[in-house]
Amino acid sequence: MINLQQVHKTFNSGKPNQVNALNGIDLNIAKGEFVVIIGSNGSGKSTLLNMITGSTLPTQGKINIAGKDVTNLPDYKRSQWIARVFQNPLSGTAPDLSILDNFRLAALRTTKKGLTIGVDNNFIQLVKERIATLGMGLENKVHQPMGTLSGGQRQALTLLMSVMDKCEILLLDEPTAALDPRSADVVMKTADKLIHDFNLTSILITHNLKDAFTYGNRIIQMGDGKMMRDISGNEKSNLKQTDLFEWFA
Ligand SMILES: Nc1ncnc2c1ncn2[C@@H]1O[C@H](COP(=O)(O)OP(=O)(O)OP(=O)(O)O)[C@@H](O)[C@H]1O
Repeated sequence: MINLQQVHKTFNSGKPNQVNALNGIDLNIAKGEFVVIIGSNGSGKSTLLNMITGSTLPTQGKINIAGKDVTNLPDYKRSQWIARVFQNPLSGTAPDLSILDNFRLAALRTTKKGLTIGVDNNFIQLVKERIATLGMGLENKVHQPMGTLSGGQRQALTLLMSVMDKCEILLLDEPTAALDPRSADVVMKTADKLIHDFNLTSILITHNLKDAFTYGNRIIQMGDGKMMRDISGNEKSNLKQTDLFEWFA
């Protein structure tokens, strides 16, 4: 589903502040895989996600998504496959619009501008049913502005919104970093359920080693713009949480 071949990314090339953020990444992620990426600050995790979304283009290398060479394709042309949830709960939603209108826009994410979707009773019912699965009671507040909700509530809704339209790849960039532990737990469980229910190909970046241990079927440790570890299958099953802490020792 996602394939990177010898991807390099250099910022400020040839200048004194040159940074080699990615140094020859070879990565193949199969459909339905849930990959967790961990690594120290500045190790290249977000840059790697940016290569996949197209918000930054590589300096060198090749990127394929769903069998198509997207190396030089800008982000808006890749949105047909990809939804991304950021650390900041404010970034994924329109605060002045109601929850319902936010879902309406989300349902049009990959549709050409100018087209609209009616907020008929079937749509409202669908949105309420999806929101009810969160167990937060928000299904009774769909006419409330998104900006009146807490960060955790917004982040959980952002996740649900990402699967309102065609979505094959879900990228989670520290989605719980700004949340209290209880909200973080709800958001991670929601993400995990959506990933399984919709058979999404997913990447989670996290600094939370408990989440890194708990979720996903493959774990990658980044360091200095390279993949230092790539663990899946039985090796992942046999991993202990303490092993992850030792990787950072
Ligand atoms: N737009 C940019 N211009 C210059 N340097 C950049 C840019 N984006 C990232 N970098 C540098 O590239 C390196 C990798 O950054 P990146 O954000 O990918 O790391 P990260 O592993 O996601 O870190 P963190 O855990 O702190 O979010 C860092 O040294 C960073 O300063």
